[in-house]
Amino acid sequence: MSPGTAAPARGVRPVEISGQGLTVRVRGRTAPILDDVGFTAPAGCVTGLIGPNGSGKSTLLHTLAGSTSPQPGVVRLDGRPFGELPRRERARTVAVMEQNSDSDTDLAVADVVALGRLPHRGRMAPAGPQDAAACARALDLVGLTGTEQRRWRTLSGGERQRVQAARALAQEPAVLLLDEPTNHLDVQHQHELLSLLATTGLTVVVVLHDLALAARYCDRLVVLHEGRTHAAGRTHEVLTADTLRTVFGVRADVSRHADTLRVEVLGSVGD
Ligand SMILES: Nc1ncnc2c1ncn2[C@@H]1O[C@H](COP(=O)(O)OP(=O)(O)OP(=O)(O)O)[C@@H](O)[C@H]1O
Repeated sequence: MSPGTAAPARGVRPVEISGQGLTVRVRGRTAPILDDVGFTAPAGCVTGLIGPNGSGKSTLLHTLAGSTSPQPGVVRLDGRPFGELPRRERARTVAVMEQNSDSDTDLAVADVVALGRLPHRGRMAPAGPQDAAACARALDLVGLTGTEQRRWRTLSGGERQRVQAARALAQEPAVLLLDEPTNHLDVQHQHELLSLLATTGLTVVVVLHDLALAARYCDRLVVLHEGRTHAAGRTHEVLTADTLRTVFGVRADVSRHADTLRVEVLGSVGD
């Protein structure tokens, strides 16, 4: 993967994405999955969503993406209610990278990445030079130039994840939403992907389980606990030993060295 910087594509302006009073319920479950969650991801920042299993991170990401409707609650993009924006504008502006799917598609890498360009083209319009350039740039950013003809089903889990990242980047969105984008990546590619995200200049919202990665690459964090916001703010303010004990049930040392926040988990509270 290229360690180079990835300035936003020309004409792309990062925008704030926020939510107020986000509540999501499902049938058969008494407690809401999200309960009156407030959320702000400032323009151009990397905002990490952390929390234990089942705390509502993926549900919040889907709600921000518009694929889950909060009731009540409103998601705003650059201050405007998301639901009021034209469909095409929403599709162009927000890109989502889901948790890795084990889809058995036989598409080539180039075809998967090209899916990211669909919101920019007319329904039947062929891909133009701008589309080709955006796809080539995205593949270069994730270090997969030269793999265009490889078949999806022949790729490793980590390669699929990087292709999905390329698809999202090829879209040239203003907001990038990612659900555990590092879970199949080896340690080098984890750092390279997050470092890349941190240099895009886009508004990035990323679900992470690895607290050390969250500490290293996120400007801000939102901590979810049982469907509510436990804490939100700048990473060093939010990621404290107290939060880790209360929310994750672990004992941890959190220390700051120059600009770097280090998290060392010592064991569970019960140990
Ligand atoms: N459609 C659904 N029907 C019933 N329960 C659901 C549904 N979707 C999510 N849940 C429940 O809501 C809770 C939050 O789920 P969500 O996937 O948002 O959590 P998460 O924080 O992303 O979890 P993880 O870290 O395990 O991926 C979980 O208890 C989950 O089982």
